Amino acid sequence: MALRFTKMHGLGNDYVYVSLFDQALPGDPSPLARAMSDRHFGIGSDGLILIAPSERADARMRMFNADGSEGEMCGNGVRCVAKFVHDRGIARKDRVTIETGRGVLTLDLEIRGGKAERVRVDMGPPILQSSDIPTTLPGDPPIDVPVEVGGRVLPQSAVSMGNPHAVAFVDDVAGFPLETIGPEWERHSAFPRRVNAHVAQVIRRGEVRMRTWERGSGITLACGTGACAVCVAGVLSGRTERRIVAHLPGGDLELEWPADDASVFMTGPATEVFSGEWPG
Ligand SMILES: N[C@H](CCC[C@H](N)C(=O)O)C(=O)O
Repeated sequence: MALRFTKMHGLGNDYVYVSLFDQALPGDPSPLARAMSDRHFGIGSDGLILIAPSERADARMRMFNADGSEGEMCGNGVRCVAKFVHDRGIARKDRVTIETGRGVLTLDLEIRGGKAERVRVDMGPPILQSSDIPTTLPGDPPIDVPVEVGGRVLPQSAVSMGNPHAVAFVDDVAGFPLETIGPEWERHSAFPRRVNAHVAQVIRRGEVRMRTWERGSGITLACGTGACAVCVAGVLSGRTERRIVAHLPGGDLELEWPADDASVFMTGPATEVFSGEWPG
C-alpha cells in the first residue's frame, strides 16, 4: 500500500515526514529511512520523521537518520512536526505539545494565512553530566577539552539536548575540513553513542557562525539541537551571551538560554515543500 509523505525542512535540514494518524507503517522504519533519504534513488532527505498519536501530547515524533539509525531528538524536525499538526488540523492551536525522545516539548507557532511559518520551541534543559551525554571526556560538562581527531587537536565541549553534541570553537568555520574529519569525529571513542559534531566561530558575543556534521546523516545545512548545544557551550566557556543568533549554512536560528540555567529556547522557520506517495 502506498505511503503518503510530506517533505519539509527547517533551514534546509530536510526530512521526509510520514503521518501515522491515518495510515500504518508497512514495516521497520530503518530501511525505509535509508531508501527514502537517498538523494539519487529515493526522495532525498537527511532522514525520516514519523508523526504519530500520543497519549501525553498533541503528537509524538520519532526521527531516523539517513543511515537508518534513530536519534532521540531533532530541533529543526520538531518545528516542522508542529507546523504539520497545526496546518493539517490535527491540533489547530498556536501552542502545541510534541512528545519526543527527550520528553514532551511545548512549541509556540507564528501563524500567517492559516499556516505556521515560524516556531519557538522550549527545548528543555541541556544535559550536562558527562555520563548522560554520553562522553568519556572529563568535566560535567566537558568544556574545551583538547581531543585529537583527524590529525588535529580540537578543543571540544560536549552537551546533550536529548541527543549528543560535540562543539569545537575555531577561528574559521568556512575553511574547516568538516567533510573529511566528520566521519572520524562522529565515531571518536570519546563518544560511546557516536556524536553530532559542530564547528563554531564567534563573530561577536551575540552572534556565531557554525557548521555541522550530523551523526547518521553527515553534512547538513542546519541542526537545531546542535545550535542549542553551541549556545550552551558558548555561555559555559564565557565566549557568548545567553541570547545569540546562529548563522548556519541554511539560514539563521535564534537561541536563548535564560539565566535560570533551565530550558534553552530556539526560534526558526518551518517550511513545507511538497507531498507525495511512496510506493508500498
Ligand atoms: N538535525 C537535527 C538533529 C538530528 C540529530 C541526529 N543526527 C542524531 O543522530 O542525533 C536537529 O535539527 O536538531
